[in-house]
Amino acid sequence: MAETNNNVAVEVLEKEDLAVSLAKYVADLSNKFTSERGAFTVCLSGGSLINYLRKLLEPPYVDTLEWSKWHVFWVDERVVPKTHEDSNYKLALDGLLSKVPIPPGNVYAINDALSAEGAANDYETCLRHLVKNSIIASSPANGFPKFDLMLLGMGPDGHIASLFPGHPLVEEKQRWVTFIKDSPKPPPERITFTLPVINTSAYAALVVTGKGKADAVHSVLGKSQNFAKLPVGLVSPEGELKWFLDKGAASKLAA
Ligand SMILES: O=C1O[C@H](COP(=O)(O)O)[C@@H](O)[C@H](O)[C@H]1O
Repeated sequence: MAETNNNVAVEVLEKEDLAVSLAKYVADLSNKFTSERGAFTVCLSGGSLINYLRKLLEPPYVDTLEWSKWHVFWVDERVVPKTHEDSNYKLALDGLLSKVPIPPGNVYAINDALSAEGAANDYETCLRHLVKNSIIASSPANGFPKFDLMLLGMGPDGHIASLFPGHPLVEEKQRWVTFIKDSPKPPPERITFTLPVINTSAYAALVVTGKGKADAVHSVLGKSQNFAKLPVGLVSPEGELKWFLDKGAASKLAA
């Protein structure tokens, strides 16, 4: 099932087909941005997303994408060593990045020697430098970095990145990168992009699977009045938003 409305597209697929469709979507955007601007800035989340990117490691994509022009960032990261099982960097390195020829200098991990606050400040400084050098585009409308693609997951509570329902960080309007020391989902210390950065992106994809997420999906796409309470309901990129759902996550939406 596929629907498109006001720059929001929703695709509901079996899990295997979802991985196929997601790989084509990412590959098409990689081709578009590498030919248009000579770089592709893509932001990864942690969690289940990485496994759904696995088809990028297969032909034709693995051999044809311009991996050397990719610049990889994290929408959010746990403040743990890069070798720790909870690290979103390690998850992506093991599942994707170590298997494709992206130059190591184009992979922007957090500085894991710093505190949460220090790591957030350091990451924001890095982004500002890359905007200045035009590696990352910038929005003429608000001056925020305009990433080519944000790849987002969603927790069963409707959190995206490390922006949790009811947490004051959801309201942050000035910072590009901020930190949390009391995340309701472990580990407690994380850094995260703010909503204005997420919403300035050219393209954003929400990759959401499993029945446990059906209520949160319904509260946003089922057009109930509760969506504004969930961070995921506030995702509204300058460009296009596409939801990739499996049948479990879509199970409470009308057929
Ligand atoms: O803690 C996190 O959770 C979300 C959702 O993860 P999932 O495993 O339920 O898909 C993830 O998007 C975020 O990056 C991560 O830090």
